[in-house]
Amino acid sequence: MSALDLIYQRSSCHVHEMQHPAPDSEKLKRIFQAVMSAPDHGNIKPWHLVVVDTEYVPSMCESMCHAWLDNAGHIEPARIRRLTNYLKDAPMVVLVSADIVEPHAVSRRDQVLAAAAGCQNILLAAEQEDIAAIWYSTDAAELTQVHELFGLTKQQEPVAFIMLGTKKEHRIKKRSDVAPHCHKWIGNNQLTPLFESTNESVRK
Ligand SMILES: Cc1cc2nc3c(=O)[nH]c(=O)nc-3n(C[C@H](O)[C@H](O)[C@H](O)COP(=O)(O)O)c2cc1C
Repeated sequence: MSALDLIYQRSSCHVHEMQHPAPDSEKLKRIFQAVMSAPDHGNIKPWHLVVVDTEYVPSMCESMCHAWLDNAGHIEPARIRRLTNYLKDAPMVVLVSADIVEPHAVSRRDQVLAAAAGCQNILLAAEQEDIAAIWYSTDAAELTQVHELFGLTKQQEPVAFIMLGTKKEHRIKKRSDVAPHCHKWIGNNQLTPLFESTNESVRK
C-alpha cells in the first residue's frame, strides 16, 4: 500500500471496537519509532511517552475515576461513568506528553504541536501495523491530577491518551472532499476556491 493510501485509509477505532491483545513489544517499538520522524521545531524532541499495560489499566481507571470525581463540578457524574467504562476495556493506554523546554527560542506552542505531530505519526504507524488506535484527550489530558498519577514533571504537558489494541473488524471510512477547505489567495485579502467541489465522498 502506498503511504498516501495508508493516510487516506487510517481511521480511529473506539475502545468498544478493539479487543485484546495489545501490541507486543516489537510492534510497539516500531509504532513509537514513528514519533522520531515527526516535525520538530528546533530539534527539541519534546516527546514523553508512558505506557499503561493491560494489567494496569483497571487500576489506572480507578485512579482516573477518583480524579474525575474530585473535579465533579466540571464533569457530569453520568459522563464520569461513561468515561471510566470507556477506558477500562482498553487493551493498552499510552499517555503522550510534550516535554517542554523553557525558556527556549522555540515557543511552548510549537513544542506542543510537535508532540501532537508525534501522536499523529503513532496513529499512522499503528494503521500500518494493523493495530487499532484512537486519540482521546478532552476530559483526561487536561485533568490536573494526571501529572501526579503519571509521574509527570511540571514541564511535561499531557497531549493525548492513545488507546491501542487489536481491531475487531476492518472497515474503511468514507471521507469527505477536501475542496471546501482549500482556498487560493488572489491579493487584496481576497480568497477564491482552489478546487471545484465535487460533493462526493472520497473512498480509496
Ligand atoms: C486533540 C484530539 C482530542 C480528541 N479527544 C477525543 C475524546 O476525548 N473523545 C473522543 O471520542 N474522540 C476524541 N478525539 C477524536 C478521535 O480521536 C477520532 O479522531 C474521531 O473519533 C474521528 O475518527 P477518525 O480519526 O477515524 O476520523 C480527539 C481527537 C483529537 C485530535
